[in-house]
Amino acid sequence: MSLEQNNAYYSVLNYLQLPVVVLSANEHKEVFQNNSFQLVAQHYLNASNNPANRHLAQLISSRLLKNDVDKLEVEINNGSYRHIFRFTANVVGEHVIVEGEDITELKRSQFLFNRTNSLLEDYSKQMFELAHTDQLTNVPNRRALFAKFSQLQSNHKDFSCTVSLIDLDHFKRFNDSFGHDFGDQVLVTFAKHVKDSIDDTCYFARLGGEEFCLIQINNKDTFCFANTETLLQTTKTIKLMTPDNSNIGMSFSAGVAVYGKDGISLDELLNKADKALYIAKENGRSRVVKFEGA
Ligand SMILES: Nc1nc2c(ncn2[C@@H]2O[C@H](COP(=O)(O)OP(=O)(O)OP(=O)(O)O)[C@@H](O)[C@H]2O)c(=O)[nH]1
Repeated sequence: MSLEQNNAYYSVLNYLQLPVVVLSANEHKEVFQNNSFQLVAQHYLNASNNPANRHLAQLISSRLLKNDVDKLEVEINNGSYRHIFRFTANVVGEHVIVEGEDITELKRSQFLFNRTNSLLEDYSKQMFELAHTDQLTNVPNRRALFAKFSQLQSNHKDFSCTVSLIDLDHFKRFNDSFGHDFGDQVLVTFAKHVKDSIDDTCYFARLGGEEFCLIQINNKDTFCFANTETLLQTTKTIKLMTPDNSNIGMSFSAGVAVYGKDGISLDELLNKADKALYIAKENGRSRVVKFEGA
């Protein structure tokens, strides 16, 4: 191919705005002596950074390697790397026409984009956790309980459960006698006790204040009721050290409603459990009562 033809080819590539560099044997001796594709790439980068070299078209050695790569990583003088995309070096007549796209900045942007994306994902997971966790006791909150219930209901064809609404007895007295921090400690101790006592057929959440809910999934009503009673007995064995160094115990009252018999929505079940809880309180607290009404 003549120089004229090469220049025409080169102009077309320039017109298409493809980064094209023509390397000369005289100015880039080491490239041709070493026959190195990597060196071609480096010179391509140096030349494309320097517009004065762009139109360089001189005689070259036909010993130069002819090669094509989709992606190439090239180390430049300062030890950093640049990424070149669709890199080709073709011997055309007396010239080597080198083409490629320096996509280093694009790569950087992609990296930053991916990093930002994964940070945003982490952040939204954290936000989700925060929105579904009770900050004092670290157990699921009311929102999480409702979400879990509807998830269980829609995912399991034969779903059944009992709902125990649990209310700590005379909780206000802990606050009034020993301060709000001690009241907090009572709530944390109780929540931990329940978490340590249940297995993965149960879901336990704090509804707010001194009110908690225990859902027991796909077990017989009598078994679940007995479990809640056992939980009451073990709760009564907890001894808390008060700020004035005395021991104090705690208990709870609970109302229990059964899925299907007493309702199928969580609102309905909590409502029925609350009615049973009221009876438990009326009858002296520290007891578990099943909803028996219509
Ligand atoms: N320390 C502390 N107290 C809370 C928290 N949330 C609610 N309380 C307090 O809990 C107390 C609940 O009082 P009551 O509704 O009268 O309940 P109770 O004293 O347990 O009475 P009964 O349920 O009838 O046995 C109120 O004084 C609230 O201020 C909390 O996160 N930490």
